[in-house]
Amino acid sequence: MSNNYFKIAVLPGDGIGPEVVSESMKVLEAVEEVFHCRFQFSYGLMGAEAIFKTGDPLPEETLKICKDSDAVLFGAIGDPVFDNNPEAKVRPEQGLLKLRKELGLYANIRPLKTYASLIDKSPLKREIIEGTDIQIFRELVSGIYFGEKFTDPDGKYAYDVCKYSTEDIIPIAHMAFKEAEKRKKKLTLIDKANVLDTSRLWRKTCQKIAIQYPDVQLDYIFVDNAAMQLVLNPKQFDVILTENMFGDIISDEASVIGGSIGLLPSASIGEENALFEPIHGSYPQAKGKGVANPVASILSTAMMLDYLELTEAADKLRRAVEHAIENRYVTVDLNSEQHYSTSEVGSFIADYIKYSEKSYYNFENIKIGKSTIV
Ligand SMILES: NC(=O)c1ccc[n+]([C@@H]2O[C@H](COP(=O)([O-])OP(=O)(O)OC[C@H]3O[C@@H](n4cnc5c(N)ncnc54)[C@H](O)[C@@H]3O)[C@@H](O)[C@H]2O)c1
Ligand SMILES: CC(C)[C@H](C(=O)O)[C@@H](O)C(=O)O
Ligand SMILES: [Mg+2]
Repeated sequence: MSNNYFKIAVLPGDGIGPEVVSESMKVLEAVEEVFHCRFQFSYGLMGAEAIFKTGDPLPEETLKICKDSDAVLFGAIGDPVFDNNPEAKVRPEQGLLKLRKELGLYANIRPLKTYASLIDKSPLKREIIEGTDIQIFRELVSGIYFGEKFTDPDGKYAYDVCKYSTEDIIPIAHMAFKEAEKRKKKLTLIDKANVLDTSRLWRKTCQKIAIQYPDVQLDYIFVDNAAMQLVLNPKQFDVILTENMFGDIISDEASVIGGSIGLLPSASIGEENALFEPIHGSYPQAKGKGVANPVASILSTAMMLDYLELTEAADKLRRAVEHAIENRYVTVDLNSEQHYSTSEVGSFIADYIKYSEKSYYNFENIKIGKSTIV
């Protein structure tokens, strides 16, 4: 992409989705000002909100907006109305799965790192987590989420089929190997190959691909052990490759290392489309309270800027987030004593982008807004 004008589809979704996406928009406006690029935003309905308004969790119009855009910025979907009703046939999550499938977003990349000033926010010990830096590559459009499913009419049994083909595995495996080449040359495949045929297919496929990446050491770990190792000794991992459901579960687990799931971004990448979303959900208990951490959405926006080849802006955005965190400009999940609202944290980050390099502005001493008790 060589221009400086981009069409962005914005899907705020449900719960805290709209609040955190709105902070990402604030930050993008700052990026426009400083980096002389333009974003044209088109909004789409998605999830529970879309079901309530149209009966469909992913209306055709939303899908069209996404397909016509350079990138999609997504908040979160999900609502207790559906979470608490196993009988509901139409569900918000179906919209997200359909969108991922329709856009061919086969690779979900979930980076995880620790911040020096947040080390003590994790329930895990400093010496265990300090310096952790992991990239999780989660397959996103196959496996048990997309296999045949059935509930018998009497409600006595149900099944969800987990199916993988080599075609589903090869593209994301290459992506993960390439990333490993750029980093510590170590790739860990998380699977359950002692039990599952699909996991054995993953192993065989990855072993064949490994020949093309002689510098990368490929190793394997069963998912049950991986769940334990991630909190016992996370620094043993660098790039992780795994199937859809294992990736979903272990990435939420891994977020504990960083101090809050509200910090973890993701990029969902396909051949022609890309979507950027926090790894967390709609956190319905927090909706409208101004307590949600916007950083996961803002860092997802940084990943979007990288994808759009606005690298300088992406780097600046990440520095702005680091600056906010180092200066304890954080939401309540990261500091229960002194904390700021979702919008205050977003404004602080946006202002850093706008003013930090202007000589007349002593940003180090600035305090924006007031500590908010939420
Ligand atoms: N990608 C998505 O849209 C997505 C992802 C996960 C869950 N969901 C949906 O979200 C709904 C709620 O699911 P859940 O409660 O299992 O997961 P969740 O991620 O919404 O919340 C789990 C917990 O994580 C913390 N949390 C999440 N986001 C946070 C943020 N930005 N700042 C601070 N803390 C945050 C909160 O403590 C919360 O109780 C469900 O309907 C689920 O299907 C959607
Ligand atoms: C909401 C749900 C479908 C989704 C998933 O399981 O992929 C979520 O948990 C995520 O991590 O993005
Ligand atoms: Mg999840």
